[in-house]
Amino acid sequence: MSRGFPPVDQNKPVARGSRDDTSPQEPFYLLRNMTSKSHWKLLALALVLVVVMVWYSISREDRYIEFFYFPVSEKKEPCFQGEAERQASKIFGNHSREQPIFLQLKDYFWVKTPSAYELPFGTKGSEDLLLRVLAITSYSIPESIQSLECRRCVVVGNGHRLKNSSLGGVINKYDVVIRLNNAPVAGYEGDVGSKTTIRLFYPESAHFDPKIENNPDTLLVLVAFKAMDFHWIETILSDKKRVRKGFWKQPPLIWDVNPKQIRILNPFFMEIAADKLLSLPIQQPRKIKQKPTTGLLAITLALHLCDLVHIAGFGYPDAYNKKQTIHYYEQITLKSMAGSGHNVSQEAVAIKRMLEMGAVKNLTYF
Ligand SMILES: CC(=O)N[C@H]1[C@H]([C@H](O)[C@H](O)CO)O[C@](OP(=O)(O)OC[C@H]2O[C@@H](n3ccc(N)nc3=O)[C@H](O)[C@@H]2O)(C(=O)O)C[C@@H]1O
Ligand SMILES: CC(=O)N[C@@H]1[C@@H](O)[C@H](O[C@@H]2O[C@H](CO)[C@H](O)[C@H](O)[C@H]2O)[C@@H](CO)O[C@H]1O
Repeated sequence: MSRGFPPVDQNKPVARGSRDDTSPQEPFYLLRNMTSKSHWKLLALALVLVVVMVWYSISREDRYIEFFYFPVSEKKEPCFQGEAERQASKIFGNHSREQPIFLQLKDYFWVKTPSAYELPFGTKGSEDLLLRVLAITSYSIPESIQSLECRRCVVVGNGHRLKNSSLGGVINKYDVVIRLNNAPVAGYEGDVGSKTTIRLFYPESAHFDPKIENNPDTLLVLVAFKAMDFHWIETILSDKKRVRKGFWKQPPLIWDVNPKQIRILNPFFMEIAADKLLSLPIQQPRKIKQKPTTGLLAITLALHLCDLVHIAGFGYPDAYNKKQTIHYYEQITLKSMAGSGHNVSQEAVAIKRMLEMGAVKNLTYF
């Protein structure tokens, strides 16, 4: 018997096609032997691949590979005028486009339009304060946006998914870049870009040095949650006596901005984000506890201002990932959001829905 071949019972009946239907002398035996070896190799390779994928997805905050992501091309995406409007009408109804994006003095001066709700979903009870603020700020959409044939917008969330994304160049190519709160640009240009067309903020989230993190013509859009927020902007812009009480975090007392850059967001957008995206009750007990995040609000706004809406840096770690940092620029966890009145899992459902229907596209993963 030649070495290396297993013994074979010559008398044993062998069925055609069964495992034993070749003798060691046959070339097929060798082939199968090789095949089973390469089979194991393949299996080992697949195992290594799975381990690497799991490690990679965990290291990027998630427990599974995310799908709602589209590969970023260097070319500008084709833009179709009215496309976002068509999508928005499916989510928010047909009439939301008739609402002005920013509050206008004429609505509070000549024709006093009473709002049905108090802040943050309406302006009931804050009219006088607002009148003073609107008298010193502006409400127009800048000519640079107005004149665009098609408005390509990107909403940049503050999420950790932007870290090491190298998306800066891609983000800068959009006509309108919308940023949120005190999210920094300086030092993070490679990942988040340097252009800021619009920044949504409230007093507690205002960057202390707005000139560093914005462009000279950035629109600074105040999202008011309480009457004190109007009062704060008035004292800043008119250099009146500052009030320190009434904020959950000390806002800037000196804030070097041009009043022409300031806009006041129409609370209607907060209302429809709460109602149509999160199904939150609009009439909540006196102090509203539940509210959309500023990012979800910005997506809602973009769907009304733009023709094409892309998003980046959205998505929180799941609740088990207690140690995962949530921002691209600082080390804080989901714990910091306890008491904020946000339901991040409900928001994820709303964003997934918008991604699935093609109303928005994602530059990072979700
Ligand atoms: C402690 C606290 O109140 N944190 C809130 C902070 C904080 O006030 C500001 O950063 C200013 O310091 O602001 C919020 O949010 P924040 O400023 O963290 O993030 C802006 C928006 O980005 C989206 N985001 C962020 C992180 C992440 N991992 N995934 C995301 O999708 C969200 O849509 C988010 O709105 C806010 O205004 O919504 C919501 C946070 O709850
Ligand atoms: C009644 C009151 O001031 N509540 C504060 C919340 O508004 C605030 O949430 C924060 O309120 C902001 C508006 O001021 C934004 O909605 C932000 O997303 C949200 O996190 C939390 C922050 O930890 O502190 C409470 O005391």
